[in-house]
Amino acid sequence: MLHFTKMHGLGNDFMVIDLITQQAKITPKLVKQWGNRHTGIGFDQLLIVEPPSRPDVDFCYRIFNADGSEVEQCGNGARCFAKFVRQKRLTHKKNIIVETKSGIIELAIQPDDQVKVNMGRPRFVPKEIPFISEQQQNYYQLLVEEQTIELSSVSMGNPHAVIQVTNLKTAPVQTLGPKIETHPHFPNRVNVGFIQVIDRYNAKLRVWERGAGETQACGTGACAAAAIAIQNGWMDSPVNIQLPGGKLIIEWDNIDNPIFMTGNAVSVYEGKIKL
Ligand SMILES: N[C@H](CCC[C@H](N)C(=O)O)C(=O)O
Repeated sequence: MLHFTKMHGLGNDFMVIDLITQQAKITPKLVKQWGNRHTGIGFDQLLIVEPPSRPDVDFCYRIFNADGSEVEQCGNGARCFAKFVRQKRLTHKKNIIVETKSGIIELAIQPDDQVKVNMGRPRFVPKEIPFISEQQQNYYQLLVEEQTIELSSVSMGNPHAVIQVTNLKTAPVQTLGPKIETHPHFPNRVNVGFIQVIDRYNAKLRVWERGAGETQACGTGACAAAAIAIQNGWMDSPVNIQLPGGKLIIEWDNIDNPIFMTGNAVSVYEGKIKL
């Protein structure tokens, strides 16, 4: 039997597995099977805790979307990761250094029990996203089935496209989201954020996630939207991002600095499943 914990960050939900004290071979097929909300456990992403591969980090952190794809980064998952490794007594540290497919992130448990994550620096260079474009621009015009969509794009380790809308309630998240997710100009597919700027410090956001569909919240999506909003002059740091599942605070006070994301993380139940 494999033990796991069901967790969420603002309704973005996860199956979290400790592969330090347990052994299992997690395949994309198993991830899809467990991710099914009717016949499996059901989650947006599966998070794996592994031993560090280098002396200067505490853990290795792997992320799989519900469609079985392994990805580079997950912001809401990072906050749950921090809570999980402490609850499981895998560390007593309050500042935890974690290695992901896209590099090192730092997780800090705050006095109010929220988690503040150093998400690293946003990357706007098209080939680092990756996004196929002649040159780096603040705004790109993308032809999507005879429609020209204006969007911005950035990597938080994983790829993001961000579209500014005037009314989030009527934004075409469910129709346009999947078309942009699989657009050929995003060779690794892409997460698609729809942002409604309220004022210089507040915005609302919905995200169609690569490999998971629209989620209640997306941590890297909030960082991506805030980075683009600041870069494009729409907003100033610190940015309050209100997602359907709750609020994240994103700080990016200088373009040479990393982005910090602060929010909560909740354990829902413990479970075990036959391997
Ligand atoms: N769907 C994302 C991974 C999960 C990101 C999201 N859940 C977050 O909190 O950052 C991707 O394919 O890059």
